[in-house]
Amino acid sequence: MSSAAAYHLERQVAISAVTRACSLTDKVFRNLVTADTVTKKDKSPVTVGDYSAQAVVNTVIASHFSADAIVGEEDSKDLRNPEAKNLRDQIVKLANEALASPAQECPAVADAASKSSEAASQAWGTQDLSEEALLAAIDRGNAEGGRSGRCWALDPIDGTKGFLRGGQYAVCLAFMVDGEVQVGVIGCPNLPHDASSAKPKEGEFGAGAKRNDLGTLFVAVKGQGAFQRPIQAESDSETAITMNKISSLSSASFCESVEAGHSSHGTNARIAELLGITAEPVRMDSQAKYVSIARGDGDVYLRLPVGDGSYQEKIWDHAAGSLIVEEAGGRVSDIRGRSLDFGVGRTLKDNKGVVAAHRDVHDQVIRAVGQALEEEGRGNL
Ligand SMILES: Nc1ncnc2c1ncn2[C@@H]1O[C@H](COP(=O)(O)O)[C@@H](OP(=O)(O)O)[C@H]1O
Ligand SMILES: [Mg+2]
Ligand SMILES: [Mg+2]
Ligand SMILES: [Mg+2]
Repeated sequence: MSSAAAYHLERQVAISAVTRACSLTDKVFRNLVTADTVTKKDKSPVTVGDYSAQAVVNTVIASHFSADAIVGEEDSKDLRNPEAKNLRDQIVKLANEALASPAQECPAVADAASKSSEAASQAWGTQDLSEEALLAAIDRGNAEGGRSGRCWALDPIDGTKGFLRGGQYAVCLAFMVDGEVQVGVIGCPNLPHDASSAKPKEGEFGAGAKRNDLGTLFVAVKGQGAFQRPIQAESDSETAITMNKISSLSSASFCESVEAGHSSHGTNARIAELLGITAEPVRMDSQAKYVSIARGDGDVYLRLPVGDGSYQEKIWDHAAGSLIVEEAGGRVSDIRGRSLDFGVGRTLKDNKGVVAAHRDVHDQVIRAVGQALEEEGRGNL
């Protein structure tokens, strides 16, 4: 890709930020998520990981684009309680380590910082950031989103339940202009580079892959295609990814959330039946579902609302993943086939659920979704 390509710098800054955050979350996972914390249902490792990763990503974004708005999942409110001192100390240590790491800053990022005195003076520099500076960085994510201007959407750890289980989770960052997603970057520290090298076991694409095959980064810019590469790798190792072309949906496979509370497994199963899909669903946490279908590990992602459908999906749960799927040949919509509208605030309040499939078969999937909802008496969702 030439350096003149649209949003080249945003793409590189997003990759740099997500790469740093992934090393951090991977470290948190290996050091803090123990069998003990999982059985005690102690969520603190997740919290440390979420907050520190948001502090790191927001710091990297702000050092290059100080005026940009950021819609991030987390905020510092609970962290400011006196009892959270230990948590704050861990965040300060982890975030500063991640920001100080010599992770190769890609040439475009380094170049921009050296040419622009503004960028250089905004950079976080070599000094450790104070506790207050990091809490403020987390709160840069408090933007309301909306239809106008430049805005980032960040999920510092998507799939917190998967993170705790040692399953899939993702660091997800999207860049939007006037409510349209232009850049999407997703780091999946537990996803193999090549799912086919590790046959699906335990209901996951690529489960059983070797540790050193894990860690994949996905990136898309609108109109420029979708790519993947190992997380810790040079940019020239990027390869283009595309969705499978599907001749008949009966041979397709679909994926859904592990959590039945996040999408209706029963409705998803009926939709699959209506489409003649016989393969068992593949259950995965996080936006790893989007990137898995984008590279052809699976074909359809169904996220049917549970109950009365009053839950509003959050923009950071879908912005990056939906662009990656669309740039790989897919279409992403809500259950009625309406495009996801990322320009109405922090949530997708004008949409219900999510359906992603190759653009050639998406309409067919939407018809089955409509029929399944009618049968359940939820045709008015
Ligand atoms: N009732 C609900 N319906 C749909 N999504 C929900 C939900 N409650 C929480 N979520 C979202 O589901 C995300 C995880 O998605 P998935 O089930 O695909 O792994 C969570 O992201 P976090 O893990 O970042 O909090 C959270 O934002
Ligand atoms: Mg999330
Ligand atoms: Mg999250
Ligand atoms: Mg959450």
